Amino acid sequence: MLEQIIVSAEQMRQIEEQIFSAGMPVAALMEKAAGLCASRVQSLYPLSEIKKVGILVGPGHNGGDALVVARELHLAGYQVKICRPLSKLKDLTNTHANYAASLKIPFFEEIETLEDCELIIDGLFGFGNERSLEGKLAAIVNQLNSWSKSVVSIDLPSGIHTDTGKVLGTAVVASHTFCLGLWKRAFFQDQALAYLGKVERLDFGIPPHIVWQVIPQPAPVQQITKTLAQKLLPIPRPQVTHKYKQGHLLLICGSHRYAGGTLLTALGARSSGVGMLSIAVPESLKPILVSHLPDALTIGCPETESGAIASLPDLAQDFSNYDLIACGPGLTSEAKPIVEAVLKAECPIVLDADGLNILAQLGTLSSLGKRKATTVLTPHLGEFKRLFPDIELTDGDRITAVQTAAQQSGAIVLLKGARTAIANPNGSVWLIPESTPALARGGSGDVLTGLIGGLMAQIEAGESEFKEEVSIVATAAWWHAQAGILAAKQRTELGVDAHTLSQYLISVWQ
Ligand SMILES: NC(=O)C1=CN([C@@H]2O[C@H](COP(=O)(O)OP(=O)(O)OC[C@H]3O[C@@H](n4cnc5c(N)ncnc54)[C@H](O)[C@@H]3O)[C@@H](O)[C@H]2O)[C@@H](O)CC1
Ligand SMILES: [K+]
Repeated sequence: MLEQIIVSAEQMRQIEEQIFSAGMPVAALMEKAAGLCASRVQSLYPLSEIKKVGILVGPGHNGGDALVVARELHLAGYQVKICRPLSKLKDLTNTHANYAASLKIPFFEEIETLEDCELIIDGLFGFGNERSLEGKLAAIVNQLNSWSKSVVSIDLPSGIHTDTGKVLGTAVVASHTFCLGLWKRAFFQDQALAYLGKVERLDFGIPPHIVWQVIPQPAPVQQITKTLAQKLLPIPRPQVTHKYKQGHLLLICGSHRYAGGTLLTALGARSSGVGMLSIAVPESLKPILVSHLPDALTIGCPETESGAIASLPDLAQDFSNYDLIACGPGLTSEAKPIVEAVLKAECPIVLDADGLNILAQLGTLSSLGKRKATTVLTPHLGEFKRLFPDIELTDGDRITAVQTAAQQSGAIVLLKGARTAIANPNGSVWLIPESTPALARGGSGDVLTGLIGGLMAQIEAGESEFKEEVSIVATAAWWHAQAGILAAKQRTELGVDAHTLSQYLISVWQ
């Protein structure tokens, strides 16, 4: 359960305080956390493979952790050297420094003395770092990065802001980062990813009741884990059912100019397992849709001169037939009346691509909260900025930005990125913990729109207890990312075109 939760520096500080005030000695907690770091370092970099380890020690408890690691590695037989650029240390850190010195572990002020080390442990700053690294400290970090050695950062790469993931002046580029206790927000911020390396959480046994004294339950910021995704997917089907009971999704997308995106959206929807898929497209696209998706009901719509959807025929106009409408990919800006009509539907809707651009032009964003059913918006960063021009990504903080967007609009907002973030109007946020740059490719967003639509339609129609819409959207995004990861593993990152991606969605569950 604690694996899912993501905290801010302030929340972590308060949780730590509660543990201490309940009687846990500070030094004992440090010993537990840093002891785990030392064992992980020894399994990742066994003495049979490396001998010389340099330890970078800062003034606070992150430095204290690093000194515990220094001591343990020294006792295990590694040749350990310590670089301690600042003389003033917190008391506990100072006590550990004195003991390390008594063991004859050498201390230096200059980073250059660590140049012959095969591995560096970065314990300069952890979640207490808010100021920019300057002067001597910045020079040390830059020198360290220039060596391109293996670096293990304790808690966070020094110089990365715990909440926003922003680089404070400069930051350590780690090969591994051990997040201590609970996941911190920085691990899910795109701008920090290049610094984190491989990440893992070292669980030093935080009692859950203490966590719930500090943060509300359910936690406002969480990640989708595999265990969580498996609670929903693959959606079980009752023995006796029929297609409409398994969800009826209406896709409205496409234009003469953007025929491919329509197909990809439809393929994404089909992979969701939705019971019935209806697709409204410009009349001239109908043959190609029918040839690729014979299982779907394709509805040809009257076209504008340039081949956009001009109006919806009766079959697509009676929205009460559908559990959900997904609308937008490839529409072009000409399809304004179509999006206006969809916004009036009484069922949940998903808007993407031109659906979002038209919504931005209509200026009706603030009325989404008044719709009878849920609205899901799935912008990438460019679309997000057009939709929410007043929301600044202060310090590059995508998590807060998407949270604000959902609260302002009354819609579920999914902000695409390396770490896609999904926010609910009530302020709760879900994050997708892993993805692949292979998904940065034309059409992969269309597949996602179809998948979200298909999944939500099934849940709307079915009797599942798992009905919290924001987590269904997030689970779809998790599934999409996993398909990308799997496809990239088997076909390289270059081999994950959007059509291939749609074919891999089912493989995630095989
Ligand atoms: N989360 C937990 O419950 C635990 C935390 N521990 C460690 O404690 C760390 C937090 O320790 P602290 O709160 O002491 O914070 P840090 O060790 O991150 O450093 C903060 C200290 O550095 C100074 N400082 C911050 N930024 C600076 C800058 N740019 N230039 C110069 N000085 C700067 C601050 O004034 C403060 O004294 C965690 O990251 C973790 O490594 C563990 O020891 C035990 C368990
Ligand atoms: K660190």
